[in-house]
Amino acid sequence: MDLGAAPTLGSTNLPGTVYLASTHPLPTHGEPLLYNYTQSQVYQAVTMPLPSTSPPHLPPKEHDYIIIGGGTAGCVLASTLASDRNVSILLLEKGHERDNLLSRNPLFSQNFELPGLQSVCRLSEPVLGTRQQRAKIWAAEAMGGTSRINGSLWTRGIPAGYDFWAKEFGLTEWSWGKVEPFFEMIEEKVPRREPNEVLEMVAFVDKTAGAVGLPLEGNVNSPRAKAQACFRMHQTVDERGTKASQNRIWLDSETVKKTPNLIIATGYTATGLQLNSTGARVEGVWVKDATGKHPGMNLFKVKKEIIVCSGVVGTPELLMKSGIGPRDQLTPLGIPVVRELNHVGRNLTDHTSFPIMSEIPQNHTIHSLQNPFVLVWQLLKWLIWGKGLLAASSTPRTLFVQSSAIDDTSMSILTRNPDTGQCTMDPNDTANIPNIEIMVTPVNTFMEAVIPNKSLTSWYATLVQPFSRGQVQLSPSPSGRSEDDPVIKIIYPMMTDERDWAVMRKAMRFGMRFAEEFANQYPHSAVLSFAPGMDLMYLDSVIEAKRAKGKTKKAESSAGVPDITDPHTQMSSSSSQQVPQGYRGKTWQTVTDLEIDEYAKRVWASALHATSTCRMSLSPEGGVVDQRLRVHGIENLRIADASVFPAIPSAHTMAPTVMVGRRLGEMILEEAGRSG
Ligand SMILES: Cc1cc2nc3c(=O)[nH]c(=O)nc-3n(C[C@H](O)[C@H](O)[C@H](O)COP(=O)(O)OP(=O)(O)OC[C@H]3O[C@@H](n4cnc5c(N)ncnc54)[C@H](O)[C@@H]3O)c2cc1C
Repeated sequence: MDLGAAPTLGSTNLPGTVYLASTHPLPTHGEPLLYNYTQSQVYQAVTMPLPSTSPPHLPPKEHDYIIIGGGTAGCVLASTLASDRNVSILLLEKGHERDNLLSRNPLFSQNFELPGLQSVCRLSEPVLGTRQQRAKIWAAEAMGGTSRINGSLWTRGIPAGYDFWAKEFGLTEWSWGKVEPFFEMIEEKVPRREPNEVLEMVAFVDKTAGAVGLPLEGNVNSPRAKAQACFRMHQTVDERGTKASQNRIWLDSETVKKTPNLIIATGYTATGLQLNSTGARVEGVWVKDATGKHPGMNLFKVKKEIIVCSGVVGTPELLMKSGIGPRDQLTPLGIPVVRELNHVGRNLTDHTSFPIMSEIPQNHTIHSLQNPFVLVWQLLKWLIWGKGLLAASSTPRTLFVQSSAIDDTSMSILTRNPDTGQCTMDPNDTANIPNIEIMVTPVNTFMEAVIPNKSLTSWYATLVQPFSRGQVQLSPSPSGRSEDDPVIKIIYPMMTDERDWAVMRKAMRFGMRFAEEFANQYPHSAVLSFAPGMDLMYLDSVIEAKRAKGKTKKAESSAGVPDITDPHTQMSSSSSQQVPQGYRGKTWQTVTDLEIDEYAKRVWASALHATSTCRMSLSPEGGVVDQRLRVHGIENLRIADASVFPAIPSAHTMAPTVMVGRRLGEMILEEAGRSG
């Protein structure tokens, strides 16, 4: 999310780390959270010494369990397994802890392009049907993984979403009734703060929602909340205003020091799994120093199980490099096929977003931080009291909507489905699973351009049940040398299915209608400035300006980009295509499908919720892992991360991923208890 001139704060980065950890009793209800709320942010920053050592100092010991990836799911899984003091666990993580003021701040940490956040961006292959754009797939390679840089939004998704997994795929172990207790369990520990409502515009969003037929739901995670509503978002921010990334929740330094059966090794990359001769059992994992400073690889052997938690790209990558995957990809790369599993890397699904933006007064948006006085004041508020604009994520509200319940003629919500007569609000009915989300984010969300001198609020229209599917593939190194490692190729699932275009058009019209209604409710100016129907020459010029800036590193002059809300640049007719024009004043009623499509092709972006590249299925013909998250055909190899979802949830993906990690931890403990 682009906040314009985001400041660089001090950092307390620490070198590569191996933590010797101690017993981590799982919390019981009502236990105090980990943080000491009397400490200021600055005090916390200088009092977080972590025991550390760098590769290659990890002793070559055999462990009961090895977890590969200390990310969102890996942290909770390690914490759960370590509660059994009789087992030894090695957690291998490519990145580091490197906690600093930026990573602890809820707002700055989600500005993932800032340095010091250990974020990585992978580019997809050019996306067909667009103008050869590539999707940017961001993640963090760090303890806590992508929860370190995410928007801190905590959403379980409605019960019907999980019942859909059970009904559609036969995965009855993952129905709502089966997963709800695990959400309850983890939420005893995960701090969830109410959203920041300091910005005046938020109250008018609630009014606008009412005007288009959406109730306001105070608890986005209540199983009784309506399926379609305007939701107050829960954020994983603690009472001190500190971002509660998953490593801080489950594996904070104090707890880790007291857990001797858990070894956390950071700065280590897993490069391949060692399987036995039949390919039915995994014996260990090959690791190397992530920086390459210490060449060579070590094999870490496992007694019981290996659990891969390397994320939606890292997990299929590791499997395929170990010979587990589609034969037609592995054989040409010279990788011997140990276990043929065609679905490794397939079914890549993501929420794709299309920003619509209105211009509102700067002090009602996060752009107010561009004023240095406001920034300093807000920084002090956060540092001292843990409050203010910097103490929350950027999205205070979101609208979840099912497109079939949007009335075409009024663009408002129907409480009865016009075809079936069924209630559209019941959260237990799979027909009501939302397929559209409009995130209300009071800042510019168009990553491809900084819009000069504009303070914008976004209606971030997002497809949350897309039909399009992509793939994570292994392909030969671009060097062409056969001795070089193969590389990952991402085929992004951008609108390859016609049904997604129809839903997207409806989402855009609904977003425009919402923006128009907001302008009616709001006592200040709220001009729709960035939306379908706008002059594409203008749009192209701002995109080009950002690209040129990236190339030359020279500041772009705002003179090169016209003021889109200046009435002189407003175009009343399409007569002039020579001079870039501003927004053309189209409404949801007058905008054409073609205009929506052309706009969408330029502004689309990944909402960064990719899933399902090693999806769960009853048989190896349909996926990669079974209901107990065991890789089909390999008795002691499991996966726990966002890659195992059988289908993408209509929710932000962190909470479901944590649920998967916790649930697998409990399953393994339960199985060990039964057998031991
Ligand atoms: C910018 C951004 C904002 C987001 N905002 C939200 C939000 O507000 N709410 C929400 O619910 N979701 C959000 N998401 C999505 C959510 O954060 C992810 O779906 C979730 O964190 C994924 O968790 P994971 O465990 O699958 O992977 P990760 O958390 O990415 O963990 C994978 C870990 O494995 C490690 N690893 C990978 N390969 C190897 C290897 N070979 N050896 C050793 N280690 C390895 C990585 O370093 C990483 O630490 C956001 C995502 C992004 C990128």
